[in-house]
Parts: sequence; C-alpha cells; structure tokens
Amino acid sequence: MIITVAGAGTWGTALGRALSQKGYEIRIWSRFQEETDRLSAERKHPNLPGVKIPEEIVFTSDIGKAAAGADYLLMVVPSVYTRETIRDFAPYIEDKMVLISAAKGIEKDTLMTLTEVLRDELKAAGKKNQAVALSGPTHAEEVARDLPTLIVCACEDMDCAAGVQQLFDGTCIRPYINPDEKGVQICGALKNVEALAVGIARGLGYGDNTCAAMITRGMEEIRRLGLAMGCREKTFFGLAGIGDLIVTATSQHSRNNRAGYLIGQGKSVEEAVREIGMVVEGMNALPAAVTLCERYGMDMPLINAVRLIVNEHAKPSDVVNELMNRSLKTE
Ligand SMILES: NC(=O)c1ccc[n+]([C@@H]2O[C@H](COP(=O)([O-])OP(=O)(O)OC[C@H]3O[C@@H](n4cnc5c(N)ncnc54)[C@H](O)[C@@H]3O)[C@@H](O)[C@H]2O)c1
Ligand SMILES: O=P(O)(O)OC[C@H](O)CO
Repeated sequence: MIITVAGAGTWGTALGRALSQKGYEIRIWSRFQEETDRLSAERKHPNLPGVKIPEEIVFTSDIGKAAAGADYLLMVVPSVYTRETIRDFAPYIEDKMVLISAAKGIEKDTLMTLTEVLRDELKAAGKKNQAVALSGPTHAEEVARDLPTLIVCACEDMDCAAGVQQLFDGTCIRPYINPDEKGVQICGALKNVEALAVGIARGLGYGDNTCAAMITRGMEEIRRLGLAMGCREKTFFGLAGIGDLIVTATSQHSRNNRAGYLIGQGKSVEEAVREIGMVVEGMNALPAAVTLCERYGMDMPLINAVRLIVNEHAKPSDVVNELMNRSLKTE
C-alpha cells in the first residue's frame, strides 16, 4: 500500500508516522524543498519535539514522485491551500487513488467543505476519485507519541469510509465511520472559531465556569447551524462535534485556543498568529462562519463575538459584557 501525504506540517508528519508503523510506504510531500530536505536529513519535526521520524518515510517536493502509484492521497495542507494543492496533484492522480481530507476548514468564497473542494477540482480535471473527510479530537503532538486517539472517517459512500477505517485500524488511532460528510466538516471548521473564543476568555482571566459555558453554548450554535444545513444531529454529539470542540478549547496543544489566549491577553490578532507560528484555522474559517450565519439566518453569538474582536478590533472585555447582557433565554 502506498500513501502520499500532501503537507509536511505537524499533522501530516504525525499521520504519516502513524501509518508507516503498519508497514505502508509513506511519501510526504511539501511545496517547499527546503522543508522536505530538512525533514529528510534531521528526521525530526521542529514542532514535534522528541519525536523520531522513521527512516522509511520519504520526503519530497516532487509531485510526480510523491503521487506515482499511490493508493491514498492524504490532504493535510492548511485549508486555504487545499484547492491549489489538489489542482497541482490532479494530473498525477490515478483512478484507484482515494483522497482523504485531514485539514479543517470551509472555503471562504464558495462555502464548500474541503471534500467538496477536492471533488470540484477533480471533476474539472475529468476525474471521479472518492474523497473521505478525517476529523475528531486529534492533536498531532499526541498522535506522534502514539497516545490512544479516536478519529472519524466521514463519507456519504460508507464503503469508502470503511476502506479508510481499515487503513488506520491497528495504529494508535481508532477509527469510526460516519456518513455525515458535511456535518463532520462543519464541526471541524467551526469548532476552531469557538476555540478562539474560549482562548480569548482564558486570556482575559476568566475561569472554568466561563469556559465550560462557552463550550456548551458554542456547540449549541454549531448544532443549530448544522441542522439548518441538513446535517445529522448525532454528529454534533460525536467525536468530530463535541469531542473535537472539547480538545481544541481546552488543550495546551491547541493553536486556536492559544492564539485566542494571546488576543485575550492584549496581543493583536497578527501578533498572536505570528507567535503561534503554525496554522490557526479558526482565523481562516471565520469569514465562512460569518457568511453561513447570515445565509441561514442564525444567531451565533460566540462566532459573532470573535468577528467583532478579530475583524472590528472590539475590546474583548467589552464583547464579553455584551454577551452577558443579551436578552434572557430558555436553554
Ligand atoms: N496539528 C494538529 O494537531 C492537527 C490535527 C487535526 C487536523 N489538523 C489540520 O491539519 C491542517 C494542517 O495543520 P498542521 O497543524 O499540520 O499545520 P502546520 O502549521 O504544522 O504546517 C503547515 C504546513 O503548510 C504547508 N504550506 C504552507 N504554505 C503552503 C502552500 N502554499 N501550499 C501547500 N502547503 C503549504 C507548510 O509546508 C507546512 O508544512 C490544518 O487544516 C489543521 O486544522 C491539524
Ligand atoms: O491545534 P488546533 O487548534 O489547530 O486543533 C488541531 C485539531 O483540529 C484538534 O483536533
């Protein structure tokens, strides 16, 4: 079995490493040759300290070499680069190849999920390969240390999802399948915005009560939107829903939570993102989240709070005051 991983960040590296333990041939591609040269030579990732990358994993910036004969293509570049990356891969994609989308985001202009973006580009290239979304509470820092982790393989074609489930079975990642491809990806993208909100609250010095309330109400606003979009209610209470929101909003590893914290502490959005030094997908997902709220006529107070702070430079403490003084509601 040959698996090509597009993206040599923390997640692509952790997934490649986990799958290599099953004896699969793993090739990790990055657009940047200096990145693949460094990873190949050093066998460690700068953001995965203490983790050894197996010698068998091949790093390359050559798409033809990365894709030749591969059975699976795991897409793990930040969401904003998904379209351009699959467009570059398309000429090298063979009929047997199944795509797996492991990034989290919603395309800003089209509001497509990432598996929709993949299919859209493949269709334009005259191809019909299947695409499966991978999501759940899965920090790379823990998967790279083989800590038990649960993931969801989501595809409307459940046979295809089951194929990806088999792929991961036997690694430290226990895979589940779910036919709600859209719901799983809506959760994966929007939880990052909610986690920014929780991080901001932490940065302001608020406590566990505040964070638990924000996680609960954050999940409720994602659920309401998801139901309006035709997603399956169960998804929101599963690994890709509440599971991923909990880990992102509470983990020391979370890029989104930490970026929010820095903003709550008084850093500008730009300073916070620069300090994290890795992709903060909640920032990328914010425009789509705001447009989805408008399109479906949804009241999403926490997403709106992040919008006010990020886009309109509102003072975080003022935004919290406004949230606390909204009209009284029934739960
Ligand atoms: N890190 C995690 O724990 C984790 C877990 C689950 C999902 N994800 C998702 O995986 C995706 C990747 O996250 P990450 O944490 O690995 O990112 P990262 O910040 O660690 O790495 C980003 C990678 O993007 C690549 N890149 C930059 N510009 C590019 C371009 N123009 N074209 C192609 N590639 C480019 C870089 O080469 C780099 O390797 C995100 O959508 C994230 O939400 C991450
Ligand atoms: O570290 P974050 O905030 O980018 O989150 C990474 C994953 O999505 C957690 O499941």
